[in-house]
Amino acid sequence: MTPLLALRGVAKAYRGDAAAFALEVPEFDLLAGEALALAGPSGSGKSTLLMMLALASPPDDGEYVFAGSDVAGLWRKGRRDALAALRARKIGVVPQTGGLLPYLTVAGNIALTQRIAGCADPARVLGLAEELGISAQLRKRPAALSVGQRQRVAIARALAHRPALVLADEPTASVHPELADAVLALLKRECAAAGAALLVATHDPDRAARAGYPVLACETHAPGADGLARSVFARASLAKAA
Ligand SMILES: Nc1ncnc2c1ncn2[C@@H]1O[C@H](COP(=O)(O)OP(=O)(O)OP(=O)(O)O)[C@@H](O)[C@H]1O
Repeated sequence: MTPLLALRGVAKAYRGDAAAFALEVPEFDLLAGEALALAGPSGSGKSTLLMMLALASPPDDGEYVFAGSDVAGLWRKGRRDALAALRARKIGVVPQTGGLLPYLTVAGNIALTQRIAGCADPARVLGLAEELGISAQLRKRPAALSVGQRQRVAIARALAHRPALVLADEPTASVHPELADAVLALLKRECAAAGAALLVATHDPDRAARAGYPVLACETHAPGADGLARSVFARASLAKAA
């Protein structure tokens, strides 16, 4: 089966005044509809990897194929228009703190990804709101919602345009610990129902495992002679795993 996304020999480094850091992804595949938690301590490069997968930042090196598109090639050719279109159609993002637009209603926030992707579908907005238990909130503004409700709106927004991939960076960071397990389980259930692959970055692998996620822990290496701290995210290719 062709993976939804496949990275080979991907590298990205930050070398500035601050502590230098390098992310390495020798190989990493994710199938359509698959869910996975990416675990690592603070500063281990989880957000850096998710930003690359969200097509928001380029790899320095290596190959990245997503949904049949040569993402690394598009970056090399400076095709930001094509990257933006791919992202709008195929990717949903659940940020740490919801990231809702305060001047839009809940319904408007959920429909935002559909507007950007050019695929308005009001029935899907209503359906997702019902699934996620926020139907009664649709006309309200985000400020009038609890943090847990806002996170459910963010999940609905990430799924409204039927993306192939949902990326969530510490989606439980701002919710009460009692709610965190529920948010992770809900995210997994909704992505499975929508047939979307899901990657969740977390510093809490036990919580992710409790919510039923397979967990990929990164390897971290202290700075070597070159002064670079390194993190490695590796997941055997499907061909080898089979
Ligand atoms: N734009 C940047 N410029 C320079 N260094 C950066 C930049 N973004 C991240 N870093 C550094 O890269 C490393 C990895 O950061 P990243 O945010 O990817 O880690 P993380 O695992 O997501 O951390 P956290 O769990 O705290 O969010 C850190 O050392 C960070 O300081």
